[in-house]
Amino acid sequence: MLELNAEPLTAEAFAPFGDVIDARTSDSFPINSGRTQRHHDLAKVDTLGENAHTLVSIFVSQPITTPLELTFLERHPQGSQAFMPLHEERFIVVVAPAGETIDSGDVRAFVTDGRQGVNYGAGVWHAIQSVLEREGEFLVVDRGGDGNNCDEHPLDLRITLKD
Ligand SMILES: NC(=O)N[C@@H](O)C(=O)O
Ligand code: NI
Repeated sequence: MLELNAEPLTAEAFAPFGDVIDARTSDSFPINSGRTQRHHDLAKVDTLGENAHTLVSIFVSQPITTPLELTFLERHPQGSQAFMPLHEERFIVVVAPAGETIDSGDVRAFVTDGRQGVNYGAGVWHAIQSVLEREGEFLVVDRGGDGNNCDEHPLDLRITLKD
């Protein structure tokens, strides 16, 4: 069993795995006669393979408790996957670099602060949606199309949250 303590999510620490989506730290410019700030192009959306297209969905997730015990990580080889909380929900993020196998020394665990979303790069191993404290609603942008887009890799993990 691999035990990890979830660390606060930062764009720098998450960079090898994808993008952190956060209006507080992103560049923006005024539009709509200055009434709106556009926080522009915050995540790299990839949709690969036959008949690939972008899906916009809403996930309503039941909360998990910590320590969070996992038995696998998953990946989407044909596309990225972004999760943005709609009501400042905090969630646990567990990732490992893209590749055919997972080296347990490369696994990282993070906790978001409610204002952050994540975009997993295509092929990046990650835990399934794991919202904390209450039922969560997330806008999800990922890939639709032909062929398999979800692989699982067995891995026994225990994720703790030291506040
Ligand atoms: N299966 C699905 O759509 N969701 C997972 O990919 C996940 O990362 O939660
Ligand atoms: Ni996923």
